[in-house]
Amino acid sequence: MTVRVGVLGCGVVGTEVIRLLTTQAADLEARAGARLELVGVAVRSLETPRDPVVDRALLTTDAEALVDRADVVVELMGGLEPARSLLLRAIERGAAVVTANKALLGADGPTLYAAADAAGVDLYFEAAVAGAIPLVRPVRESLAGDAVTRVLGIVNGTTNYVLDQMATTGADLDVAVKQAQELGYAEADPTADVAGFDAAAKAAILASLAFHTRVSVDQVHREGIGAVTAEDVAWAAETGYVIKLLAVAERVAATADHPQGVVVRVHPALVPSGHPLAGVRQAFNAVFVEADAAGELMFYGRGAGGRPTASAVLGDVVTVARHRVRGGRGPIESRYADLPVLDVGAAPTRYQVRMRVADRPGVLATVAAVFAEHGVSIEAVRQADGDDTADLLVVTHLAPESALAGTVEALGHLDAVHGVLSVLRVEGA
Ligand SMILES: NC(=O)C1=CN([C@@H]2O[C@H](COP(=O)(O)OP(=O)(O)OC[C@H]3O[C@@H](n4cnc5c(N)ncnc54)[C@H](O)[C@@H]3O)[C@@H](O)[C@H]2O)C=CC1
Ligand SMILES: N[C@@H](CC=O)C(=O)O
Ligand code: NA
Repeated sequence: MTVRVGVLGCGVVGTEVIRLLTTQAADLEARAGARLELVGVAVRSLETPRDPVVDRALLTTDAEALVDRADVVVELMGGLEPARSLLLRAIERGAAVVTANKALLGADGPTLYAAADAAGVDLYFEAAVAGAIPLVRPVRESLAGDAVTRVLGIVNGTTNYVLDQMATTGADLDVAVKQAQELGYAEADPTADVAGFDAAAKAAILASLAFHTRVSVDQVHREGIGAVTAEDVAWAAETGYVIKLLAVAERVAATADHPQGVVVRVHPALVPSGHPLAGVRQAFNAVFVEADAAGELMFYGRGAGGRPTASAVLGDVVTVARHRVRGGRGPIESRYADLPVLDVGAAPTRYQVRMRVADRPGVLATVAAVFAEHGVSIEAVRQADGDDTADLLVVTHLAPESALAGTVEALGHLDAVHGVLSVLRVEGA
């Protein structure tokens, strides 16, 4: 038996998928129970120079015609359109689809799920979250018998690489982003990485799977790393932390202010240097999943890069090919819990506030009073003296975002406070 595979997009990931399909053909055939025949590769231009592993005779600029003659469509173009239309076309024609496109799934996953369900075909996307790391399948399938309470981790390789370079080599953010692009980690437009859109899309996908609830990227509280300065990174190290861009999706209990629901957020955070997430270097990703019965699970590996991502894609291709050969189907969308997606304020966090203050008696008491007035309890204070000013660091206990925002605003009105220099959440302590 032969399964015809069409690949849409021949960039960083597409090229490596073609390499594995070509060089591992015999093993893949034995595992799938069918020959995986690469029948075409949709590209924008036939003239672009390509890796020699790509057979130029397979290139086509007619992606629709390729979709129409494939049993399995592998979408590696990225972006919303024409990826969505091509995937829907493939699904309607009865092809199984595999995609690495978190931007599309995070924005409009339900449309793809509904189409795949109606057509009775597979929709697989392991590569869309945390690259090579098996994470989608464990959350979607292995944990289907458990109740996930929280997912927390590093899901963007580019920003982890950038923050790591800033901390270890003192590299400038822009220089480190360029390096991440050269290494094949970044999105076509790296703003998607730096501003947290990519991590937010992945957080939405994970939250949807973990909590059986539709979560779109627009419902994710998102802060990127664009405002993280070399000084922030140095201060973090000085005070025993590492700055990481975290994605957190958690179930929160009902309170007088809100019903039970989920909060999904992406933001830079200070992680204690002894915490496992602090040791996640370069473009690696690591994700903790907490579930009622399983307890805490940790997933770690390469979250970006052509070859690691191709590994996840090929795992999905073999899975859907097996279904073609022997019958069976992958899971459909599970959204029965339908929990409300709550504002980030429903998930209190700890904060570190760094401010420049006048170095004179009584300032600390004045600052502490402002925190107290806003109901924000202080856990620790540290002061580094300058000539006639000092840098004051205040770490809080758990506080709602609104209370912290009120505190920061009021601090800005104090004569003794020359400026609030940074406000960072603290996680993992
Ligand atoms: N690079 C990585 O580490 C990872 C990427 N992904 C995802 O995989 C997908 C591909 O990413 P990369 O390979 O890194 O991007 P890329 O930009 O290197 O490759 C995309 C390719 O698709 C082509 N393309 C775009 N629109 C097209 C169209 N209409 N017709 C034909 N070809 C078209 C582009 O010319 C480009 O060659 C994206 O959805 C990305 O988010 C997922 C996990 C990791
Ligand atoms: N740009 C993404 C690629 C993988 O999803 C990242 O840096 O993580
Ligand atoms: Na993955």
